[in-house]
Amino acid sequence: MSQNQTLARPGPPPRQLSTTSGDYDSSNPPDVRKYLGTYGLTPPAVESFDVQAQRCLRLLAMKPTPIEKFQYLTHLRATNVHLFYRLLSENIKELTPLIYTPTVGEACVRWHEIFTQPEGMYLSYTDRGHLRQILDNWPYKVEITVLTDGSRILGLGDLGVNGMGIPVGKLALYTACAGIRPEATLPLTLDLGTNNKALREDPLYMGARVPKISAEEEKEFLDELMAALTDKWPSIVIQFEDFKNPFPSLERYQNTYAMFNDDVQGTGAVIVGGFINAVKASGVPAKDHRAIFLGAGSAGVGVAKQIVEFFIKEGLTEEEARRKFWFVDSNGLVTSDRGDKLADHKVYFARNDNNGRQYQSLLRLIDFVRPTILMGLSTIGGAFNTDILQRMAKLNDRPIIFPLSNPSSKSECTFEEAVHNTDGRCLFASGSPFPSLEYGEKLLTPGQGNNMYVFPGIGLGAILSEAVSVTQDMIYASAESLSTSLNKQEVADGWLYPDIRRIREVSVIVTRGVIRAAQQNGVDRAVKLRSLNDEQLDAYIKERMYDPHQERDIVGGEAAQLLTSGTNGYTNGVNGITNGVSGAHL
Ligand SMILES: NC(=O)c1ccc[n+]([C@@H]2O[C@H](COP(=O)([O-])OP(=O)(O)OC[C@H]3O[C@@H](n4cnc5c(N)ncnc54)[C@H](O)[C@@H]3O)[C@@H](O)[C@H]2O)c1
Ligand SMILES: O=C(O)C[C@H](O)C(=O)O
Ligand SMILES: [Mg+2]
Repeated sequence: MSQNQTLARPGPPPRQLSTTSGDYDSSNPPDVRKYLGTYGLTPPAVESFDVQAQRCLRLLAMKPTPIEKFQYLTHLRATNVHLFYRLLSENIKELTPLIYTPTVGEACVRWHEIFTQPEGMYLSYTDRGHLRQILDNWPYKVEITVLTDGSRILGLGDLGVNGMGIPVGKLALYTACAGIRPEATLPLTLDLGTNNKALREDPLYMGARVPKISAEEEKEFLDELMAALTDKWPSIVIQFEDFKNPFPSLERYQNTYAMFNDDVQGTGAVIVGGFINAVKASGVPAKDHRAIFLGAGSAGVGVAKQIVEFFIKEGLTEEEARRKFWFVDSNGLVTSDRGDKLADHKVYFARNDNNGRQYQSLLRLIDFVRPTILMGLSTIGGAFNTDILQRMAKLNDRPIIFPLSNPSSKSECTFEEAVHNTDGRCLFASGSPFPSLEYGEKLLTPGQGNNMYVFPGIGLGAILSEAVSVTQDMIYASAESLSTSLNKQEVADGWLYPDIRRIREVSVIVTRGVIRAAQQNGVDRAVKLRSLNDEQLDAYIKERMYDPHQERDIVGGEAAQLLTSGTNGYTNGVNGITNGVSGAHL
């Protein structure tokens, strides 16, 4: 097939931010509608955003299942992007579980059935050699992309191109939490085959019906892709997400591109952020902690490596810090004499003090180690059963229990189980949300150690500092900044993480920490930011954040001029109004 045939574009480019004048027109007064030639195309009422938001919430309430709510919100984002983000930012606690974990998990499993419109880009293995040209089909200037090969979607396994829900969901959070403009985000899914046989055989599946390509083939493909992305958008920040084996690409690209892997690094940072507060609340000094990790994959090892860094900052040697971890994977305790070949990333934490005993039972290992900390990153829902939780409560005044597997069905225990089996004494954070719980006289609120506390700030910090790479210090700074972001009330209530409703404020603090670390490491190109003090830097960050409340609900640059010069009461700036592809707003 010739190059032209490969790249032939049958219709208009995919539009992540498809908007129609009709949706925006709802709040335009009649004179503007007449000017735009849209008069008569929408109902006569001129509606404020608030009225439109009320209707959206009612519509949402009418949808009986989470997946139908997810579909409605997808439709809203595609047809009225500012209204969607206004709704999301005003209802972040309630809506995040619908656009992200846990609902996004179900959406990815069923993506081939529920798909109605493209959002983001797909690049296939058969496109290699042409990746740079294909990127030209994307109509917007991109500042950040989230890319996945779909090979490990949450704890749900290999979902191939169905994994697109994850980049779309994470980038929506980049916009809602850190104010990265929606049109500057690119959800990207790599169609590199899938080992999910049922999907390959499903007539509705939309990716290549071949097994996953080899690691070597993937490496070559990613080499081409990284070069193509940075050639097209030289300051782009690239977030890798939900790869089955994320370590090779992280090692290969982290010093040469502005990239990070959220499952390894973002997870590590967010857990350390809450962990710092849990250690304080536990009353046990850092040097006396011992941690069992159920699950020794990318997330588990990513978390432990960053806790090692924290322990070192608390005065331990690296060797002392490393020895505080006992990992369990599907073959039992990770030891150097287990008899199987350990994956490279596990070797650092392999135990050699097990006296030849290969613990298969978590309970027995708990008796042996007497841990203060139990982390779950195993994808095994319910693995922290009653016996295990009660044993942790017997060993500790304030056991630290973090069941982090996603979505909720894979969580190693629920908040309720953890509270009831530890007499309400546990210090708890999960990956997916759980409701608050009345226990005795108290209302207990679970921590949600979700990456959304850090990745938006890591991304925005890298964008604003124009970082040439995302250093480990920048990642660690996001954790430390997060741990300082709780207000007095949250600290008094014993929370490990700040209220998610304050996420935009938290993201400013995280972004500032990330920018400062970039400056200290000398990887920042935006050197003018170095002279700003913290207050000035915060003001700069806030000013650069997209705020859907400030967006004009009109279409087209000419109309913007009319409105700013006219007397119709529209006096805001014209932030973000340009004539995009096909006259689309944004
Ligand atoms: N902050 C968060 O909420 C967050 C962030 C990242 C990942 N996660 C979740 O963590 C989980 C793991 O992610 P990952 O990237 O490490 O996946 P992974 O596939 O790399 O690792 C899973 C690990 O669990 C182990 N495991 C499987 N079955 C087991 C069993 N029966 N007993 C003990 N161990 C077992 C595997 O051997 C492997 O070491 C996923 O559910 C993911 O959604 C949560
Ligand atoms: O963002 C999260 O917290 C989810 C995480 O990336 C995951 O893979 O489970
Ligand atoms: Mg992930």
